[in-house]
Amino acid sequence: MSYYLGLDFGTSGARAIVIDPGQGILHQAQVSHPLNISSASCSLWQTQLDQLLQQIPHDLKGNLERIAIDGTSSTVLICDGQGHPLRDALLYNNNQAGDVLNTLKIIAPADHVVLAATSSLAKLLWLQGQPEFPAARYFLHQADWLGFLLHGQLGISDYHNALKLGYDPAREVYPDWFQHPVLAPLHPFLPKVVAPGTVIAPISSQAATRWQINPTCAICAGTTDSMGAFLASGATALGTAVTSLGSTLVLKLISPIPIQASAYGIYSHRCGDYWLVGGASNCGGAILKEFFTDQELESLSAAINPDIPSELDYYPLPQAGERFPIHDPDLQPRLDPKPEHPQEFLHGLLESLARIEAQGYRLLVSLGASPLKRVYTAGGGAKNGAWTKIRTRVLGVPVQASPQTEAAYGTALLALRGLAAYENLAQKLPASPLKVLGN
Ligand SMILES: Nc1ncnc2c1ncn2[C@@H]1O[C@H](COP(=O)(O)OP(=O)(O)O)[C@@H](O)[C@H]1O
Ligand SMILES: O=C(CO)[C@H](O)[C@H](O)COP(=O)(O)O
Repeated sequence: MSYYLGLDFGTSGARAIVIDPGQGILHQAQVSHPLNISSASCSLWQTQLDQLLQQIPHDLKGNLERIAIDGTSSTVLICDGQGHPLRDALLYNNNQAGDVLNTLKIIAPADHVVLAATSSLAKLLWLQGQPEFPAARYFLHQADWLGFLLHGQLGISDYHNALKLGYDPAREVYPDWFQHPVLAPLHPFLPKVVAPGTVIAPISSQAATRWQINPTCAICAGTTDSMGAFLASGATALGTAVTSLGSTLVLKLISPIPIQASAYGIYSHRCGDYWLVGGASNCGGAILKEFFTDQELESLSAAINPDIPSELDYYPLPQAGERFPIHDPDLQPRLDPKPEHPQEFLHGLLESLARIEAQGYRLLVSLGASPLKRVYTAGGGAKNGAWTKIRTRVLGVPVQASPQTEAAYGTALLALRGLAAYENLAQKLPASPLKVLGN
């Protein structure tokens, strides 16, 4: 029997899921980020990869056919010619690159996804000015680098991770505006991009020996964590959406056309012949974790009456700065007034997050995405029944947990069948470049 491994490197930890050809789960494991180590540390990811691979039973590892990895979107690093990182990675929400935005605005089309301080392209431009850059040979996303640890190839990415680097997934090229003289020196650092799930190379002999993995196991191009969560849902119908309630709140709505509106942090991922229109809010489970333990979340949520709307109106950011549906790097958290009773406070937070989610979907639809018909939920918040009921009331459409809520499962499916479930559909990709909306 052949088996397929999906590895998910999310915001709060890493997970592994092994499936069989019938998509049944045979093994799953997870490791959390230790609180005292930065989650931007490549050596932390390497240790977690090691821990996850060590934990897979030998009979499964010996028969792995393919492996795929997802990482947080726009988490990037520079490394030397041997793949050694030259500094800590820049995490998905790092907006240090804000200073290069004015330059990028002159180069990239209005409303392009790269026009955010957190985009991979902004980060690459910013890194170019850092003291470590002269030693850099490759610019990689988290998933690309973790893949390298298994197959030994540098300079390869997938069109999900490369979207915020500016790659055009419709035409499968870097767009013409990359010829601008400011970007020309960066060309040697741009990864070659393939479709997620494409086989890149067999596992290296060192990696196969070290972890006792089948030496002919193929390592595939990966994806982003929230695309992994989308793939896990199995959703394929237009108007179906997947909300990832992890540390952040990520919306993806299946649509026939791509939409970009950087003024609101909206972008579109290609998924075979579909487009997933959406955005990622910095609000989400991270703020819940600041105030409540997982046990408190469960017990207090169970006591909430989800049919009664909370009047509390928060914008629960963990720190200043929002990406979507409001794009404002300086937006401040709003967490007042804080009621005395924790259950009431949690109700207000869940209700406010549901309102932000609804605002997000309304915005996507108003800009031309498919009308919202149904929402699947992935991530740690998917198991919260009270929140699901609140969200159903606020969103006005059926909301349910995805059949599989783990991004690692979606990434294992990617290893099993690539994007085949999303290809050769009735609606074909528009031949033209991405639709760009004016302000
Ligand atoms: N019962 C619950 N209700 C709501 N949120 C929860 C619950 N349990 C865990 N969470 C949230 O889920 C988040 C973790 O989800 P996960 O999908 O593992 O995150 P990530 O992929 O971002 O690492 C935490 O931030 C936590 O607050
Ligand atoms: O917030 C995130 C971190 O977990 C998401 O990874 C992310 O920003 C969503 O991006 P994408 O749609 O490109 O996967």
